[in-house]
Amino acid sequence: MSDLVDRLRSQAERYHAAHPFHVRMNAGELSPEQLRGWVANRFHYQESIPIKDAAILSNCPDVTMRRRWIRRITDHDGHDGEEGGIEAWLRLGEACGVPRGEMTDHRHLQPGVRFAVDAYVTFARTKPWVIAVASSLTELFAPDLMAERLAAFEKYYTWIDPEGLQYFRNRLFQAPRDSEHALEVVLEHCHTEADQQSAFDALAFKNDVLWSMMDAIDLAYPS
Ligand SMILES: O=C(O)c1cc(C(=O)O)c2c(n1)C(=O)C(=O)c1cc(C(=O)O)[nH]c1-2
Repeated sequence: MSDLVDRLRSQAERYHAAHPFHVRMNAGELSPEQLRGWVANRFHYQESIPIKDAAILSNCPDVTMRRRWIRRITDHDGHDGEEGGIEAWLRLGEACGVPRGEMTDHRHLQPGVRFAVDAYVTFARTKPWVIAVASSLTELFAPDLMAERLAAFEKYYTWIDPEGLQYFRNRLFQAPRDSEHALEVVLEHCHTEADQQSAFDALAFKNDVLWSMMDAIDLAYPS
């Protein structure tokens, strides 16, 4: 079974952390306009994640799984006076100089980013729920990127109010917790070679989603 974990983890090489736009971001080489373009486009991902997670819940007959998975939705949407990730992302955008209305009205949203994000939501709606869970496993690779990004923002992009970086700080503990649960689910349910291959393919698909988003952003805001 740990073979499956190794196979899944091997896809770290294709994670969007290696995308040239992220490499330039973390080296402090992006202009304010490029960072603003990235943050405005990524908002569509942030606002779609809870819809994707609700789609997974709607396909899942396992109450134990639903009780844990639902946390992902409230983490992003917020609850009972607690702001969630979507609000934190809007604050990040504002700290970078993008008014929140320009994120929510999608005026900066590139077609390629829209198509990639919407393909992820459709995948979660239409695939078996365990396979949709497997597609979230890029979060296994996210904490390293998040830590690097946080350090880069604090070091190079000092024109951004550090208060705006709370989103990344939250993901540092949310992503490992979430990916641990997703991995448990995949290991519990994917026993046959065919199921394990489907889980692997789902993760490859998700890497493609993330990479395509970065390609579209890179093209729209060239160096
Ligand atoms: O900034 C990033 O690089 C990054 C990557 C990922 C990811 O690897 O899917 C997520 C996030 N951020 C993120 O903020 C987030 O809420 C999130 C949810 C999910 C998911 O697939 O359910 N991935 C990610």
